Order: sequence, then structure tokens, then C-alpha cells
Amino acid sequence: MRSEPVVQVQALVKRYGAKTAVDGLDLVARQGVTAVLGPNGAGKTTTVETCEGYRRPDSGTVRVLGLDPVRQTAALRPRIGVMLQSGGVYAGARAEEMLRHVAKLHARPLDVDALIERLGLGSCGRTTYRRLSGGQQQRLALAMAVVGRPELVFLDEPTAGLDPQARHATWDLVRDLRTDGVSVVLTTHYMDEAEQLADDVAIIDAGRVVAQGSPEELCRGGAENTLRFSGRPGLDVASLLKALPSDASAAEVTPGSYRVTGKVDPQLLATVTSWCAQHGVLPDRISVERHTLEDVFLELTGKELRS
Ligand SMILES: Nc1ncnc2c1ncn2[C@@H]1O[C@H](COP(=O)(O)OP(=O)(O)OP(=O)(O)O)[C@@H](O)[C@H]1O
Repeated sequence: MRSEPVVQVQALVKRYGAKTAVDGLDLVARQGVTAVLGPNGAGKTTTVETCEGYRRPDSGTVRVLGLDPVRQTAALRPRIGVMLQSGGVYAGARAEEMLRHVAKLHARPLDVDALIERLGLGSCGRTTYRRLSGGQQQRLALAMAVVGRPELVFLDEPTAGLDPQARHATWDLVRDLRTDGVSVVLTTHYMDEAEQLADDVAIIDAGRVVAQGSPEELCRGGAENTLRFSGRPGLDVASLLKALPSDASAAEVTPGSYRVTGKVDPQLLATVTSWCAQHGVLPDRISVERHTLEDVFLELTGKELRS
């Protein structure tokens, strides 16, 4: 049984003038890590900012930790941590001062020195925010989002533009938050980040959630997979095709190399090997290629660039 939702969004609509940024979006995030993926302009940031109480829905309902983020902001704010894509930080303040200040606003903050060490901010504690590098600003924003030991953290593209070390430090921090029972909702363009961190992934396109589930479920689900085998050239592909379910296809891609596409499940594998047995074929290689999250993402959201 999974836990109660920490975020529940129903039929959310948000417009900016004539532009409908979020168009009847339903999203549930439960305890653990939820990654929100989507092409540029899909409505991820708008959705997250609405959950944080920074934007007022045009219609629909949003509940975060059971509270309405607009009407019950005062009750919600101390319980959530927010890392914005940019801004929200006073540019003239020194990094460490700012983090200590935010920590003091909370009853049970994390150890600031440990957090600074953890995120590699030790060398720039006395630097003002505006003089930090992009990656340092980002790490500071992450530290500020988590220092208050919130129940739920929203991270908008937390590792965009970070170097690999900082990316891994961020991932480790997210994993530790999860272990400590903190729920995390993050947006990302990095499929490996979602695969590495998320219990649940929601794919948003044109202001709606087009798929949601664990990375395994999404990769296993509707997406087609591929089974390949090699045998002697010129096998009777038409006969193989007859043995397969009607939605599968089979082809000899290069002489002696065969590809079966469709819903590749244990039954389909059994059908192919049994067909091989009946035709005296001993494949010297047989493999199942699972689709990656990126394949599923591109299948659902298309390959053309978004404006
Ligand atoms: N303040 C605003 N005023 C007008 N239009 C906006 C505003 N903020 C966002 N939009 C538009 O709303 C749509 C959704 O934007 P949003 O930032 O939510 O998408 P996103 O999925 O977070 O994109 P990205 O991956 O590029 O960050 C886009 O078409 C964007 O141009």
C-alpha cells in the first residue's frame, strides 16, 4: 500500500494571458521522490510554482501536504522547502550568512557546516551570491531549500548545468533526504537523473500529464520493445510473423540478423524460441532490448523541437 499523497493536483488550469501553460493537469506525488519530466514549455515550472503557492490556479484544485498552497500559505511554508530555477536569493548577501539565516528560521535545521561541506560550498562561504558561479548558486539554493528539514522539497531542475561532481553530490543529498522520510518533487531534463532517483515519474506535455508510473512501469508499459536473434540467413520471416501476436512485427534486418518488435513479454520470447525449435534454428544470440526512459519520453512527447 502506498502512502497518502503529499501533492495532489486535479484538473489544474493556468493561463498567462492567451497562453494556456497548464491545461487540465492531474498529478499525484506520494512519499518518496517524484520526477516531473517534459519538453521545454510543457508546464513543469508553472505546475511546481502553483504547488509552492507562488501562482494561483485559474481552475482546478491543488493540495500540498493536505493544504491549499494559496489559502493556507502560512501553514504550508514552514513544512516545505523550495529551490527555484533562479532568483529568490538576495544577490548582495554572503553565501554562508544567508544559509545560517534561513536555518535560524526553522525549529530543527540541519547542521549548516555539514551541509556546506556536503555541497562543496566551503570555499565560497564568504562570497556574495552574485559572485558565485552558476553551479555554486545552484548548490546554495539547494542547501537553502533543505536546511530547514522540510517534509517535502520542490527542486526545479536541481542539477541543470552542474559539473558531474556537483551532480552526484546533489543526487546523494536527494537520496539521503528520501531515506530520512523527506518527499521530493523535482523537475529535470535528465532522464538518467529520473531513472537514478525517482520512485515515480510524471511526463508532462502541453500542460497535461501524459504518463505516470515508476521508471520500470513506464519502460515496460505501452512502449514497444525489441527482441533480436541471429540465425542462418533467409529464414521464413512470413511464417514467424504468423506465429506472433497480430501487433508484433518481424524482419531480417541484415542477412542472418532478425528483429521482432512489439510487446516483448515472456510469452513472446517463448513463441519465438518455439518457432525456432520447429524450424531447426539454434540462434547463436538472442537478446531483449528494453526501452529506456528516454525512448518512452520521445515516444510520448515526439521528437520535434518545442518553441
Ligand atoms: N510568466 C509568464 N508569462 C507568460 N508566459 C509564461 C510565463 N511563464 C511561463 N510561460 C509560458 O507557459 C508555458 C509553460 O512554461 P513553464 O515554464 O511552466 O514550462 P516548463 O515545462 O517548466 O519549461 P522548461 O523546461 O523550458 O523550463 C511556456 O509556453 C511559457 O512560455
